[in-house]
Amino acid sequence: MEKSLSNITYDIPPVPDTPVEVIVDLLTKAQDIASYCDNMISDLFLAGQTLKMLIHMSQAKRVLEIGMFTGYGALSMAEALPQDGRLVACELEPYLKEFAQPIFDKSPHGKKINVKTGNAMETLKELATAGEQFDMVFIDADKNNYINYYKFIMDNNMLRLGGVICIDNSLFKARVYLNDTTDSNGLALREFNQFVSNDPRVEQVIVPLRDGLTLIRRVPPCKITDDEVFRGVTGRFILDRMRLDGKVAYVTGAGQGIGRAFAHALGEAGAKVAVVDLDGAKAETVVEELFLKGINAISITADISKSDDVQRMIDTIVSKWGVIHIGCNNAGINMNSASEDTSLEEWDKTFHVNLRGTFMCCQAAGRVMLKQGYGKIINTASMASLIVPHPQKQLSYNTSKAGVVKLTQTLGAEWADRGVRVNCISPGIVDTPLIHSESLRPLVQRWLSDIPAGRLAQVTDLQAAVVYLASDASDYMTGHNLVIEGGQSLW
Ligand SMILES: C[S@@+](CC[C@H](N)C(=O)[O-])C[C@H]1O[C@@H](n2cnc3c(N)ncnc32)[C@H](O)[C@@H]1O
Repeated sequence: MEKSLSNITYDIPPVPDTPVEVIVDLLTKAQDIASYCDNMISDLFLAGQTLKMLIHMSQAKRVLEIGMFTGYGALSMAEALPQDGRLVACELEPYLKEFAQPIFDKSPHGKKINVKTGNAMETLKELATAGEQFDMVFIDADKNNYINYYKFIMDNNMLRLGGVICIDNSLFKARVYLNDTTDSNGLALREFNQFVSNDPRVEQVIVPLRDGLTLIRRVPPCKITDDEVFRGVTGRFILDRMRLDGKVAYVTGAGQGIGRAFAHALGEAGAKVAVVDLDGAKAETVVEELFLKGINAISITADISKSDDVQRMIDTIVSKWGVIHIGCNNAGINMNSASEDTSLEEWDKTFHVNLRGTFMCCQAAGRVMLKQGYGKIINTASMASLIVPHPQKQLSYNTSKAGVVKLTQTLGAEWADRGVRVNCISPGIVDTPLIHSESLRPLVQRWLSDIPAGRLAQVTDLQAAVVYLASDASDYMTGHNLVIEGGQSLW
C-alpha cells in the first residue's frame, strides 16, 4: 500500500466538536485506508466508544497509546479525558501524524494529544528516562513487539499501581489457539498472553470479542501493606486531600495583606471565595485578580464589628452558593499606645473588631456549618497571643488576640463532635504595608534581631497553613493555634 493519504480532502467542519465523525468521514473518502482494514469504519466506532468508556471508568488522566494510525482511537480517548488529561500517541509513520495532527488541532480535545513519531520502543525509552508514568496504556501496534512493550512498561514502572493496559487483537483471529499455526503474529500473541497470565504483577482478563481485547491491571505486590497510608485516604494522596474543589469559602479583611493572600490560596486550591472587606473597592480588585486566575469569586462589603453586616455577609454567601464550608475570620486592627495611656475608646474599638467581630463571624458561620454538619473556621490570631512583642506598645491588640486564641479553643472543643473544626493561625511580624508606617518602620531592624529566621514573614508564608486547615487533611485538628513566626516566640 502506498504510504500517503494525499487523496483525502481536508474538509473539516467549522464546529469540530465531533472529531470522531470527522475522521470517519475522511476515512470513507480514503479508499486506500478503508481497503487496508476489514470493516474498518464500523470497527472503528466500536473501538473508539470502548476506549472512551475505559477512560471514563478508570478515570485515567495520563494515557499512552502505542500505534496511533489515523488518530481515531487517540481522539476518542482524548474526548473522555479531563481538561488537564494528557495522551501520548506513539506512531511509526510520520505521514500518519501529518494526517491526524490537523484534525487534532481543530478539535477542542486535540491539545491533550502529543504525537511522537518513530519506533515506539525508542519513544518508550525516552518517556521512561523522563520518569513518565501512565494510568492507562493502549497497545495496538506491531504484534511481535507487544511482549517487549509490555515488559518495558512494567519493568520501568511506567504503569501506575491500579493502572490498566488494554491490548487490541490479543486473540488474533483465534490463531493463538491453533497448535499448528505458523503465523508469526499468532505465535507472538500466544507467547504474550502466556507471559501476562504468569506475571504476578498484574491481573488480566481476555475478552473474546471481535479480535480479542485484553484488559490488564497492575496490582500491588504481596509484601505491600495495602492500607490507607499506601493507597491514600479514600484513594486520595496527600496533595489531593488538601485540594478544596467544590468548597465555598469566605475571607474577611481580604482586600489586602494576609486576607488577600488567603483568598488567593483558597481559590488556587479549588474553592469558590467570597472576598469580604470594609473597603468594597479593594475587595472588588481582589475578585478581579481571582477571576483572571479562573477562580469563582464574589466581593462583599462588610464591617465585621457590626452584627447586621456579619449576618448579611453570611446570608449573601448562602443565597449565592447554598453552603459555607470554610470561614476565615481575618479582619483585625492594631493601635499602639503605652498601657498607662491606652484610652477606653482604643480598647473598645480594638476589641470590637478583633474579638467581638471575630466571635460574631464564628457564630454566624458556625450556625450554618453546624446545620451542615461540616465546617472549617480559621481565625487569624497573632504571635502577640503568646509573647509581648516589643518595643512597640500594643496592650489592646495583644489581649484581644489572646482572646481570639481562647475563643478558638472553646469553639473548637464545643463544636468538634458536630463536624465543625475551629483553628487559628498566629503570624509573626508580617511584611505588609501596615508596618511601613512612619512610626513602625524604624523598628524593623530591632525586630529582625529577634527573629531566628532572620527575616519578616511574607503573606505567602501563611498560605499553605490556611489551605491545610481548610482541607480534609486537618480533620483531626481543632482548637489549635498554628504559630508561624520564623521562631520569634522561641527567643
Ligand atoms: C492497528 S493500527 C492502530 C490503530 C489505533 N490505535 C486506533 O485505535 O485508531 C497500528 C498502528 O501501529 C503503528 N506501528 C506499527 N509498528 C510500530 C512501531 N514499531 N512503533 C510505532 N508504531 C507502530 C502502525 O504504523 C499503525 O499505524
